[in-house]
Amino acid sequence: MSALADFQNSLYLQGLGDVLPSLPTDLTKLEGLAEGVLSRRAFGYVAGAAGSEATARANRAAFDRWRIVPRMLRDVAERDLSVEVLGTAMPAPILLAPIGVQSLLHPDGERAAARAAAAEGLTMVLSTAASQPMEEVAEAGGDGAPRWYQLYWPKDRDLAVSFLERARDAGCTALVVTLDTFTLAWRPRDLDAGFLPFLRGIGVANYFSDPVFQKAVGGPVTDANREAALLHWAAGFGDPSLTWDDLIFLRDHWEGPIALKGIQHPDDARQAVDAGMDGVIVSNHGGRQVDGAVASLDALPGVAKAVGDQAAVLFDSGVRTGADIAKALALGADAVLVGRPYAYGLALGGQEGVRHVLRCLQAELELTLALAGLTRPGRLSPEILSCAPTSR
Ligand SMILES: Cc1cc2nc3c(=O)[nH]c(=O)nc-3n(C[C@H](O)[C@H](O)[C@H](O)COP(=O)(O)O)c2cc1C
Ligand SMILES: CC(C)CC(=O)C(=O)O
Repeated sequence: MSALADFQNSLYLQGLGDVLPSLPTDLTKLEGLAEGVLSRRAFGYVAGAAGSEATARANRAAFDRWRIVPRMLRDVAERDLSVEVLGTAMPAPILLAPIGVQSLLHPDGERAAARAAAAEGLTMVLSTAASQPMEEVAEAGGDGAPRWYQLYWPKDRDLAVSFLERARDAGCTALVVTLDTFTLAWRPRDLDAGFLPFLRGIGVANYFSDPVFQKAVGGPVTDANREAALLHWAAGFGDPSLTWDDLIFLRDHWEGPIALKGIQHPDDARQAVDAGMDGVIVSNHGGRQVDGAVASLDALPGVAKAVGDQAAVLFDSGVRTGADIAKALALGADAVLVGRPYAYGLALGGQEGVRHVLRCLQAELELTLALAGLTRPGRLSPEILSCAPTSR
């Protein structure tokens, strides 16, 4: 692989050792391989989406409708993928999306993903629904590793404050607030299998380890009060009564930058800016919440236009390749979050599996930019894209 990497002249493969020879470098193949190593229920939970899964398919189809139009003779000898987003320096515009319940995929869970992210210097967004407490995930990543915290805003405000304080103490520098999932959507794969990881106690570690949560359930969670603790968790997981006016609460309890995740409408993006938010994440949760919702990539240009340079614009849902990342950046994203691909990498190879995914994405993005005539992510604009003919 090293000779090949030299030939490809990718800064991200050279000197970094081989990508995992046991895993494909075409990351679209990971899902099929992960299906082979996960239980039917676990795979269904991760790969599945809401309803007929039309939005999950639309997320991918939207990428396919755009084609890159490479430009020649543009001196691309010096390349640099680095960006700064919400005060965090990143070697490439790629973050690990918040994904809960990672012990469902691999016994090392979130800790393995944190180590892989740290090894690449990429930012991991720690999920409230993680299967390991945030302090342990942060410790696995190490002191200097960039990390953000994703909040599922619970009904209990004291619990929310406790999460935010713990996240700050664990070294998270920015806050991502997920707005699209105050409750789980209609997800037929899970409904038909009668399965949710949380019912098995996976995904509640941050709650069960929290002093405010423990106080509410009458003490530390043991076998004796476990059932009651799970019911308490489910009843207070999300707050459907939240409105834009509630955002002030976040500002009062979080000093760093805040980004709202799940924004799809330009007017919501404008409201986020008006409310003093530092960023928006254009996302439909990987098609897992509103079946029939607009493809995330189709929502991106409108949101990016509405936000202008008043806030950071991040993007997720459907990113599978370096070329996908280039398209999202061209359509207005400052950086992308990758979800299922690294979850599948974790299932297939633990920490090294995640690192493989991150390394392939960086290398492919860098090569795509260079071969399209660009040296930096910031140079990407819609002019580099054309709409694919409909009869492909
Ligand atoms: C198994 C799984 C668990 C997830 N858990 C969370 C979570 O805890 N918090 C959150 O904000 N988003 C969560 N998401 C959504 C991701 O952050 C992201 O929006 C989505 O995966 C992007 O789509 P992609 O998987 O197509 O890349 C989860 C997604 C999956 C597949
Ligand atoms: C609802 C969460 C607890 C997990 C999640 O975000 C997801 O399954 O998509």
